[in-house]
Amino acid sequence: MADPLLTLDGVHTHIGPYHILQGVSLTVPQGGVSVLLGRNGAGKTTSLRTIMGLWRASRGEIRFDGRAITQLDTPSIARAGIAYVPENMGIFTDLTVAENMTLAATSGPIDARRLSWVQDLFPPIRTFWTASAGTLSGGQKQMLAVSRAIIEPRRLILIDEPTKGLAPAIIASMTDALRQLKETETTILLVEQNFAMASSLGDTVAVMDDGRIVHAGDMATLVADAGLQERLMGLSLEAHQ
Ligand SMILES: Nc1ncnc2c1ncn2[C@@H]1O[C@H](COP(=O)(O)OP(=O)(O)OP(=O)(O)O)[C@@H](O)[C@H]1O
Repeated sequence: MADPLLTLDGVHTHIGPYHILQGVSLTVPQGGVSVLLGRNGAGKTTSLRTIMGLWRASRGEIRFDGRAITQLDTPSIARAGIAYVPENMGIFTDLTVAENMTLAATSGPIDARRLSWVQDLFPPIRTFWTASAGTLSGGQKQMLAVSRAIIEPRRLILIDEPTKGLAPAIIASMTDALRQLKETETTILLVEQNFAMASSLGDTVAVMDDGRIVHAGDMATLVADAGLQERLMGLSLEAHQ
């Protein structure tokens, strides 16, 4: 089996006086979608931010593509090949869609073929190219956020709750786009509260509670095992139904 793309080994994160991650160990295989589930406040966003170096791990090790990244700063982690779509999307609402995309291509001018592929995945990025990003709908803003993250090839993309607050039809097109992205060279680590969406995309799943991983395995196993879902339900899944 190929080496994992990303591993967290006993990672602790403190935010000020608060001990948030309490020994997170997580493995993200190469390729496909790994889903991180857990109730509000379980530590999912803190895990993504710690991977990106936005919070510093106080203990433990994070390895990406065979090397320790625990001590790297955020720009170096991004350059190593990890993109991050935060829950607030991180787009510039007073700039145009085109300007948002141009700024996201940090290694040079946008590659025209790659842009065309991204616009095929997310048609509003083509339709509203010259519009101000602030005028986009919530779903279109989310598509712009993901488009910015993938405008240059990345080994791994971390996406925090891309369907939050979106209408079912928009969730369906986001799911479809992520399914197509999954077929490429990009591995996805997805934080998602929508269990239907998460289970339709996910290959592996980890469930967090109280700053720890309380379950990890294949998504198919969790989907097929009502008893396992039941046991995890009380902990973490009640918010996902
Ligand atoms: N800046 C901060 N200062 C203090 N505590 C924080 C901060 N950010 C997060 N926390 C706390 O850390 C814990 C984990 O938060 P985190 O955002 O990682 O959870 P989550 O699983 O992503 O949940 P949600 O779905 O609500 O975003 C929560 O108890 C939260 O209150």
